[in-house]
Amino acid sequence: MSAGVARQRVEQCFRVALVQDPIANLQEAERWARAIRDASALQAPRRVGVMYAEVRRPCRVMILVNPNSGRCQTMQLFTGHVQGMLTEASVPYTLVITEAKNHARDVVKKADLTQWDALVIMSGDGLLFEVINGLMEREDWEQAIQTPIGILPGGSGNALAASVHHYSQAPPAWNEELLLSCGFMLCKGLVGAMDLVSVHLPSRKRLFSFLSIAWGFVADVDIESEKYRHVGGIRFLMGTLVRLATLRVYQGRLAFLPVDETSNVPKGKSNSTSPPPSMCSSLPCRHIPSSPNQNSVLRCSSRNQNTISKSTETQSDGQTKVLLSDSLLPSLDQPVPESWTVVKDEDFVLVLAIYQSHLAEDLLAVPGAMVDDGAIHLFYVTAGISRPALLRLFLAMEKGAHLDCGCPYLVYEKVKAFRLEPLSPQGVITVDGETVEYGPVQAQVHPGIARLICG
Ligand SMILES: Nc1ncnc2c1ncn2[C@@H]1O[C@H](COP(=O)(O)OP(=O)(O)OP(=O)(O)O)[C@@H](O)[C@H]1O
Repeated sequence: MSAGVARQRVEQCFRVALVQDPIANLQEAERWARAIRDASALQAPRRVGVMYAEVRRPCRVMILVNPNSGRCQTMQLFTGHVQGMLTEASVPYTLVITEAKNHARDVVKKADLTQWDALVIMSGDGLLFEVINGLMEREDWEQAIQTPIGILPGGSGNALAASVHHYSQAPPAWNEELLLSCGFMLCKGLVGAMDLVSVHLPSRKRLFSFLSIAWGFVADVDIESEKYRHVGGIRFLMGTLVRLATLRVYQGRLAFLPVDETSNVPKGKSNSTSPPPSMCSSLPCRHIPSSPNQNSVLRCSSRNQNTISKSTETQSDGQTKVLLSDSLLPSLDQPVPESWTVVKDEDFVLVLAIYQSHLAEDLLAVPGAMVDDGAIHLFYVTAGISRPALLRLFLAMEKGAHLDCGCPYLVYEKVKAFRLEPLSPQGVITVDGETVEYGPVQAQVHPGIARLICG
């Protein structure tokens, strides 16, 4: 049986197993993991500058686990659900249990990445944020960020894990089912391109983000509900209800550079009726014949074939450093370019920039988003919305139907870059769910510069 056919059968079994009871699920997981091992004979050598659709097998995986994420059950989830799969699929791994904030960042900054075929994060989205920024802080960031990254949900939000599952077109899954789905993708080892967004903070510091930037209601709920983390994903609903009772309005300015769309969804309209995209179908893959003794190799490149724009900076020691250039962004103290759309000074309830489909396991913010669509999906809600209408929006978001509510206070734009200048003296801004300095921020998308293990 060919690897492709075996995988198709195995995936079918897995999909059936997903809707059955958990015990059957685990037995299925073991069965397909064995089948993957038997079917996966790909031993393709890595070639610089070529994006493969498959992690080399057998591959060496570093799995970073935050034992304190979510309900503090990450280690039990790993040993109960993931360990057996990896063993069955003959995926060698090294477990790194993080001890404190920034531990993972330091590990990946210092790691010899030639020793690893993939970095996998078993935690919430916060640990992945650290890993991505650790990679981008390295001298060799351009190669480092090409290391395939995997996600296994262990937190309370798990937005990226839910998004990756959504891109695979599988029926929605939560909790252990979502973990099994992500474990399955890890065993398969398919890799696609992933956009990152560079974020400029008031102090001129720059961060890299894979998920979202939020201000107002969403950021407040995210941070305030952290104290309910032990209840899992439902913390967001609890936080939403609490924050609704004390709804705040924030003054600010917003400006953005719209995506130049010729055939895409019209502005302000939902694309929730279109089927969720397959991440790998979004990649122009083709079989490349290799040497007679090797299996063919799937080569992929990002749909967004942007070349990375770079600049150099002379450091205090006289050394020149090559940096990723944010060519769309003026300095934060300069006005935005005339080509940008400026929203006149407004009273906002929330501003949310998101670049994955899910904001949390059960919040489908952008049903049609793709991991490498080269777009920031910018939402804002202006003042005047009633509390029940805002609650309705978030309840509709569970099914990705919020843009179909016809709410006149909700605006959606697909953009390449934006700037947010809060005028209210106090508030919270989050990047990938982590609080950052409060003040003017701006961001630009970098299409397909990272790589993600996907379905
Ligand atoms: N051993 C540890 N103890 C405490 N904090 C840790 C530890 N390891 C990592 N961290 C930090 O915990 C923070 C939160 O982690 P993470 O976001 O992964 O989980 P979470 O907040 O429970 O999940 P979610 O973001 O989905 O709600 C991260 O910023 C990370 O740096």
